[in-house]
Amino acid sequence: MQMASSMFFPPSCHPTQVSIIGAGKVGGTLAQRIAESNVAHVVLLDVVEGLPQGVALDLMQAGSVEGHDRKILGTNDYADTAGSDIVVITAGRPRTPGMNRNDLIETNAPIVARAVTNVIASSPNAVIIIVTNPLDVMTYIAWQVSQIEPFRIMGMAGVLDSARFQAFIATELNVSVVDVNATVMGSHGDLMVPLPRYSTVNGIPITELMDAETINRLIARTRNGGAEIVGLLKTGGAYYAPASSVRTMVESILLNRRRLLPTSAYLKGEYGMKDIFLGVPCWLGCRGVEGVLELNLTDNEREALNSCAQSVREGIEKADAVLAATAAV
Ligand SMILES: NC(=O)c1ccc[n+]([C@@H]2O[C@H](COP(=O)([O-])OP(=O)(O)OC[C@H]3O[C@@H](n4cnc5c(N)ncnc54)[C@H](O)[C@@H]3O)[C@@H](O)[C@H]2O)c1
Ligand SMILES: O=C(O)C[C@H](O)C(=O)O
Repeated sequence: MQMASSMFFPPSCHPTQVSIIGAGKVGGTLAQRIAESNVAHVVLLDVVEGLPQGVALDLMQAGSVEGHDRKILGTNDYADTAGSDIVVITAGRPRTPGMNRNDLIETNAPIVARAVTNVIASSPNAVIIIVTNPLDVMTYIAWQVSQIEPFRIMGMAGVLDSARFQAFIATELNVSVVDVNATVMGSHGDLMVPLPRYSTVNGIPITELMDAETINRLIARTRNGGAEIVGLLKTGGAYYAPASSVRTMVESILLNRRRLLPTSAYLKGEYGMKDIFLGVPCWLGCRGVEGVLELNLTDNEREALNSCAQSVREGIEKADAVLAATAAV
């Protein structure tokens, strides 16, 4: 039998591959989400011997039941990640009750710096998505170390924070979450900026559907969304919604969907800021961050965004000092 060929889709054997560094809760769940979406082969890497191999084998065996045919490789060797289209960094420690995300800088900055150096050496053209906390600081460090074009590197947080805001709005109004759209900008921390004016139920702003006191309660819960789960789980943080959020970004890039998603992106003057990664609405396509949408903000919203930037800059200073001290040893 002869296979028909198409002018539009010439034969290609490039196997789309996503590598995930860190095979813990977020990394393992993300591997499952990507494989089960059937969008890419997955390489899962961790420093712990046996962990990525065990998770990968388990996920491979689920393939026939779930009806996907993606390959999943578990490894401790960066050579196996070579040629990745996207690399997601989840390596590093999660916080435990009583910690804030910036308390992770000392531990996670060297881990992220090393991981990104290794990743770029084997996949020089990859788009990189950072997940490790504190998110906006780690994304900046990853960019500094990698020296790649800033549009190829980004952090995941806004999709997750917006998903939380959406879930709380839907629950409060007793409506389907499918009809709810919400926007959260800024840093992934207590200062994040949920935007009720740009949050809707099927196009109707939530300011028409709830009083200010209710909206403020939902905003406070969104800002505390990660800590609420850390407080319940005790040994780490959320991973199902974070993995779903990264998968959404991965799909938009791999399939060149150009979805408008809140993303920690490098700013070159947008929102009056330069040389910083901060959560803003971005179009994600095959090149990575293909554009930043500049929303009209009120004075209060702009001030809140500036406070986020100030806190991220302080984190970057601390991380730089940690890395300088590590290099000096
Ligand atoms: N951006 C977000 O919205 C978001 C959401 C959830 C979690 N996080 C962050 O993601 C990170 C991972 O969270 P988790 O729950 O998966 O933690 P986890 O402890 O379950 O997994 C982390 C994994 O990283 C591995 N690791 C450590 N050092 C490594 C290195 N040098 N190279 C490769 N792997 C290494 C560990 O062995 C472990 O398996 C944490 O920093 C957490 O705070 C961020
Ligand atoms: O809260 C955390 O530490 C993990 C993550 O950033 C989250 O928001 O779930």
